Amino acid sequence: MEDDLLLNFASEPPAKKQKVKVTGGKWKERRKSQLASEGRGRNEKKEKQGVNQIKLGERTKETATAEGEERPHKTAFPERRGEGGKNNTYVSSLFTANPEIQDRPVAEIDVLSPSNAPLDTSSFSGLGLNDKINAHLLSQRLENPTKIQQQVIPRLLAGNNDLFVQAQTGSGKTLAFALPIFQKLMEIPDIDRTSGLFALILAPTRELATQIYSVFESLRRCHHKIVAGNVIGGEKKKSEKARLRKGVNILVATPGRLVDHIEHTQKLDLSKIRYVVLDEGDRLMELGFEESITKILHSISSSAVPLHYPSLPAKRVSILCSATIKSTVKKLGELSLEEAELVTTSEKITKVPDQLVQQVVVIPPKLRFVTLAGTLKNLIKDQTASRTIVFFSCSGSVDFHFIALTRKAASEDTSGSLFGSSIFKLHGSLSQQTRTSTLKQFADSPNNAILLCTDVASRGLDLPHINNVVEFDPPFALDDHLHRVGRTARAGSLGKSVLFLLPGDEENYLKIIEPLHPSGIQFQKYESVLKEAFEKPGEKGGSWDTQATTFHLDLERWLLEEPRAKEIAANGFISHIKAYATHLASERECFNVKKIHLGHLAKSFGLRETPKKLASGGERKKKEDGKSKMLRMAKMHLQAQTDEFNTFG
Ligand SMILES: Nc1ncnc2c1ncn2[C@@H]1O[C@H](COP(=O)(O)OP(=O)(O)OP(=O)(O)O)[C@@H](O)[C@H]1O
Repeated sequence: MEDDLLLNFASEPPAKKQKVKVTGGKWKERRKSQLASEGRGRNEKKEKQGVNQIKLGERTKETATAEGEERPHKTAFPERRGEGGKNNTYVSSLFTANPEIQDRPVAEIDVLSPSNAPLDTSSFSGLGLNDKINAHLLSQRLENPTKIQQQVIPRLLAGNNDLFVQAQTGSGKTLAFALPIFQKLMEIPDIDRTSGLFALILAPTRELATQIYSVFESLRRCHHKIVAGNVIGGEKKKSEKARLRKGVNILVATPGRLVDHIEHTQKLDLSKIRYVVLDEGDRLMELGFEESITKILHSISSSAVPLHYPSLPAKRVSILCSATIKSTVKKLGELSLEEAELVTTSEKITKVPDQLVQQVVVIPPKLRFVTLAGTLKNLIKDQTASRTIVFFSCSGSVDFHFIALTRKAASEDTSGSLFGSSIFKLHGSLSQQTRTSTLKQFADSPNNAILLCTDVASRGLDLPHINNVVEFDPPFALDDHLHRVGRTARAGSLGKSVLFLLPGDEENYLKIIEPLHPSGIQFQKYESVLKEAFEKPGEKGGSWDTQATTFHLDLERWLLEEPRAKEIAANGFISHIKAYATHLASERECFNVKKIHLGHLAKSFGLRETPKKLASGGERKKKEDGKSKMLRMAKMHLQAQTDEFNTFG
């Protein structure tokens, strides 16, 4: 019986209660549905909110029309009525019963000129950097500084003030602090690894710490006796200890792991530290590192000894970097900075770079998977070595979409192929070694490459030449949107970002992100995406919906044949719902888990089971129904999400 799979579709609240004739099924169910349709009974509240509930497969003529059943696509794979039988499975058609989508103009937008590009009017040598560093920068084809570099480099070379550096994503903050610090250390006579630890850089994630470390490593070409090291957790502590024992002049660390070493590695001497950089300040606070940072700063202050190197400041200089301004960052500033100078490029820092092209596609839940595949296909069309990052809400969903797109269920692989491109996955539940090697493979891939990931990759990671970002799941906070799309359009280069939204409430999110996009937002119809991706050459005007449906049904069939894959799909679906419920209360008007059509969403995970069956793991439970269980589990997700990020430090 298909009693569990209900169709929720938003509609205007009826002026007058409509009489809907309900037929079929047990009398109790008929009675319940009849009462609901008249605004009585347990479903009354939903009805008042404009949500009608009608049994699937038992719709009246009026409701069928309201749901757009008269669309031309319905014949390719009609819904098989009655399949939601004893085993609670149901095969529904992709293109029927989808909610209406608000019509919007799809015109091109005027993209402004780059806002985070290097300045042609200034050169690195004019900022006071020495010849060796200038020659190194030229060898890296870095000729002109960006605005933030132009402001920060001279200040750190000449002054001893703490700095609060706020600049757009991709504006070159890393070199802004790395170059002057390195030059200052170059001026220490006879410096080598035994001279002492002079600079500490704290980063929120292992990936970012590794990336900053590699910037210092490459600067060693200017002075090979200056040694940089990193302690980031996730690898053997023993080898980190050995590194610290041998001595490093610059240390890049995640806060949690550094505290561990402060407590357990006797050889770690913080007494000579004169530069402390807190990179991605907002993320450091979000991930709960306040206590660790307080401990670290206290250890440095309490052990400080006077130094006799004229090039170094007499007291510690702290630099706090952030691409967003938040109360938590201000708090970190109070904790770490003294009479700091605010260095900022413009009032635009909380906007995306001007040259970014932002597209939005509103997609009915059933069509999300197939539209993702279509979008990726379109983005890499005519490209040879493009880079695309796709953001998901949780690792379960990354795992599912990775196997669904690569059809690799059994292996533990993190790489595969899609439409002739390389495709990778990355999330916090993978080992550090796997994460590092996956990022490297993605960056070094000779052909088009796609990375499916959680927000692990959204902060500070500078992956080379990212052409496109796809937000398959909307971000959990507005800052996350800035950071995700900030992986492209870096240092003046062009970039495109595509945001997927569900019809209805999620469309309200546009109002929230619009102020962040100086060049405006370009709308795309999901039908155009699918048409471009799936229309067979020479068969214009009708084949694309059949092709798209076949593509999706192939997934459903594959899941039926591969129990392991199906398990991953079910887990991905449940994790996604749990993650969805953690959207901020202030954004509830856009992301309300109670309004999600679970059955349609399950379809996009290739699942034919009803949500109730998925949530109950196939067992009948008397006390708690599937939806309540899923919502209960949703509450537990916050904890799980924190756990994912806690693996960093
Ligand atoms: N002056 C420059 N000219 C050209 N490219 C530059 C310049 N400075 C930095 N870059 C490049 O720009 C990219 C972004 O730099 P970086 O990672 O430091 O940005 P960011 O401001 O820290 O961004 P986010 O806030 O997103 O972490 C890097 O690939 C870097 O090599």
